Amino acid sequence: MRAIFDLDGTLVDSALDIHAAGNRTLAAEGLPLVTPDQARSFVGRGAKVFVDRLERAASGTNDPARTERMRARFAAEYEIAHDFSTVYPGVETALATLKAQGWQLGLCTNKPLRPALAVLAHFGWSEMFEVVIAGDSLPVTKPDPAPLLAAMQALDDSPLVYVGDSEVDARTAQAARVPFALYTLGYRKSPIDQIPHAEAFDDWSTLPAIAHRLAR
Ligand SMILES: O=C(O)COP(=O)(O)O
Ligand SMILES: [Mg+2]
Repeated sequence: MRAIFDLDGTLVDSALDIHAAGNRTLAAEGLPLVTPDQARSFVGRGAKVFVDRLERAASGTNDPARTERMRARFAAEYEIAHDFSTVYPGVETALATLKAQGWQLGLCTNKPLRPALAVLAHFGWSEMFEVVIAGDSLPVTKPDPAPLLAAMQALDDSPLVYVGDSEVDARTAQAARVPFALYTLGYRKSPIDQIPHAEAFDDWSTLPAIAHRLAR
């Protein structure tokens, strides 16, 4: 059995670190800072889109030379930003339970690979996932199904479920024809009933049973 997970807003609440890295990037350009809620609403389509949205919110526009500088700056800040990130309650037990039951675990995130691996190392999870497909692993990102399909193909062929927190994850799973479990306490922007999902959950202790029900 295969369970593939999104990272930000699903396993780890990283919005405050993304916010801090974003504001350090804005400050370096002398731009006004954004609130944590604004920063959280920019997460989901990867670092490039995050910086585009950040710059537009702070300055009203994207200036190509400045955007390039901000992307480079944000990438450096992002990789070392762990101080405020927390694992959602029950995640570690749920992952350990699935692993003990013989599930293969994978990660499919729009976060770029370097910060994604840095977060995994920070939480002692470097060996947790048999495959990590990140936002810059392929030329396309979620909601294109290719990253999820690549994660699936790196694992043995067996029943599968994808677990994520966002509209982007739901569309990715639909496009890849994979059953989707929606974690409702992450960074979604729409009401739960407007996000296509096979099951929704707000308590990670329920995830192993959900994964068993959904995997196909
Ligand atoms: O970094 C992002 O924009 C989103 O990351 P996620 O795909 O792990 O939610
Ligand atoms: Mg997410």
